[in-house]
Amino acid sequence: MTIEGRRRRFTEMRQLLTFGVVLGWRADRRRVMIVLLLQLGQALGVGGMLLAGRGVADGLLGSGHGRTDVSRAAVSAVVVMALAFVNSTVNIVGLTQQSVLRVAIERDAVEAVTSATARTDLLEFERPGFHDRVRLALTAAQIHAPNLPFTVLTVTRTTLTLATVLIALIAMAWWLLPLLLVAALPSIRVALLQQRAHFDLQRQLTENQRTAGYLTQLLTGRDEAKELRAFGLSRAFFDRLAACYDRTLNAEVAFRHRFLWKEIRARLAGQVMAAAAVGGLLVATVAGVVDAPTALTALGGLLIGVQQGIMITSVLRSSGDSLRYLRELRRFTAEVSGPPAPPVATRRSFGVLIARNLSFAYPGGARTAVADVSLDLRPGEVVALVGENGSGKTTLTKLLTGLYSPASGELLVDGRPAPAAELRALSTVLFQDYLRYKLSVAENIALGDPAFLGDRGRLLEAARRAGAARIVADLPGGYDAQLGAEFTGGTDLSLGQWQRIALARAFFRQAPLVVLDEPTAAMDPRAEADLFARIRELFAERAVVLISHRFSSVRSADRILVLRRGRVVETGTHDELMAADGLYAESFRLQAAAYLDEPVSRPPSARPV
Ligand SMILES: Nc1ncnc2c1ncn2[C@@H]1O[C@H](COP(=O)(O)OP(=O)(O)OP(=O)(O)O)[C@@H](O)[C@H]1O
Repeated sequence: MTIEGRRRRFTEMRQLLTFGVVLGWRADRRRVMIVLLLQLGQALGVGGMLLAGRGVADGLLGSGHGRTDVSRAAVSAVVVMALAFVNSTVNIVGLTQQSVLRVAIERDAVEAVTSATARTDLLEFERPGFHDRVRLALTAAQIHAPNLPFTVLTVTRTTLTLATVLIALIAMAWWLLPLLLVAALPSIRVALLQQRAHFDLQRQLTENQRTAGYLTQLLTGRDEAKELRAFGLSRAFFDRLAACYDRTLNAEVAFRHRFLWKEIRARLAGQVMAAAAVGGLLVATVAGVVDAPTALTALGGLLIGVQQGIMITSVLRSSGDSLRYLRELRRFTAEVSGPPAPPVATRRSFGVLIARNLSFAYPGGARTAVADVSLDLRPGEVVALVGENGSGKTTLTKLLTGLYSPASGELLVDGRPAPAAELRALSTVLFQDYLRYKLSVAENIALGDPAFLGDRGRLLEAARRAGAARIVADLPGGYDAQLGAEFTGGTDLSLGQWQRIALARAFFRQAPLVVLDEPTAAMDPRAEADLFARIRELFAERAVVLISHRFSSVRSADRILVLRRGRVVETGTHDELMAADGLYAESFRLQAAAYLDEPVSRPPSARPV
């Protein structure tokens, strides 16, 4: 590595260490100070014990004058024992403080990751690389960040201890010093090499680890359990999970073996040097250069020195990993601090929303999901999107509501280009795959607009409009009922009931642009007919974009857009499209015939919508 490269690495190392310590400092500075002082006290304690130990040896063996001094030995022994007790007490207090600090740091670091994730553009979630980065950052936040300040403190304490031991040794036999340093070098070198290689290995295994996490969720989750049993899939996923762990295990074994011999060789070299130091000490004692008490104390110091050296190398080995994880955490959370941005207040109205020539492709998508689509929406209108699976209906609504930004084309609200945040503030969405929050019924509805979470009147009105009030009335606890059987006292709903709750959530958000993506897919025919019969009354003064595969429900729309492979291929009212006798008319007749049990003549080229 070049000098420049080394300098850069050193600078980064320094920055990361600072970052780690700052994490602790921000989480609880008082506790950091306490822990730091305790570590310092421990280091000084070891030095003190060594010096008092020398007093014991002096007293027993009689240095200089050759006479035994039992009282000196006894007093020194009491000092050694007292210091040992104080040190172990300080150690326990330090560990207690560290445990609390760890949780505080984890909380801050995880908050930083979740905040950064919450601010990330939705499209990023479609990229596998993003999920790898989230995983690395989360591991860093949950494991490495809480540990780093202690790694730094342990290295500080060990270094301080080593320094006090070395000072004591210099006072007794200075020439041991170079031998000790040379003994430590090979192990430190191997430790540094190993930590870098281990992080690279972890990075290679990230996707595998993510798969293992996903499979574990499949095998243990409540929602997944029924399908796994119905299809008899448990064994298949169990085997896949085992294969994931095998891959990790094999990689870990290969890695550890690769470094095992290097480490043994380094330790051997260190031992040879330590043995040389001990030999030198013995020779010096026999030659009368060093007296016996000094030699004994130096030997004790040597042992402590070796022990601290081993501790430093093992800390270094693991801390390198931590530093690299921390680098991921720092990059991921860069420039983000504090909680996720508050939502932009919902806008109450708009005059016209014009979409011009919108196009969009998913990262890694085989083709353009939305191609050159134009439409305009006004309050009071119902516009329906129909088309075969994968024709781009949902994606188009995500562009209209500012969840994705179009690759080309523009969105104008009342003549002005509308940024994504403004479009989101204008709209309320009932997704096809809406979330079922394992929270109370009231929260499930009121989360439609968190600014009005406690607004009971709005809650009741939204539930009534969505036809959810009757469902809630039957629940023990009513609006306070906890949903999700995994939680204590939790209850569950049928799919159709969940859909009404999700619809109530869409109502709760009183936004002027309403997107309903298959809003009645799970509802019974009466509920469905009721919703569509009253859709104009329910969403009066709002623009409704309705996606449905059921033609009976879209026929009353003001305009129907037929999509195919991302493009609008037909537009008009139901009557106009039937008169045009194109794809819409063909699909409508096909569906109607199925209800009436009549055969339908279908040209070979026609495909149902
Ligand atoms: N996350 C994604 N990543 C890559 N491609 C995607 C993603 N989501 C959808 N697509 C692709 O984009 C195209 C449009 O999908 P979209 O979900 O908008 O269709 P749709 O008309 O709503 O379908 P459906 O009627 O089945 O709900 C499809 O070809 C689909 O495969």
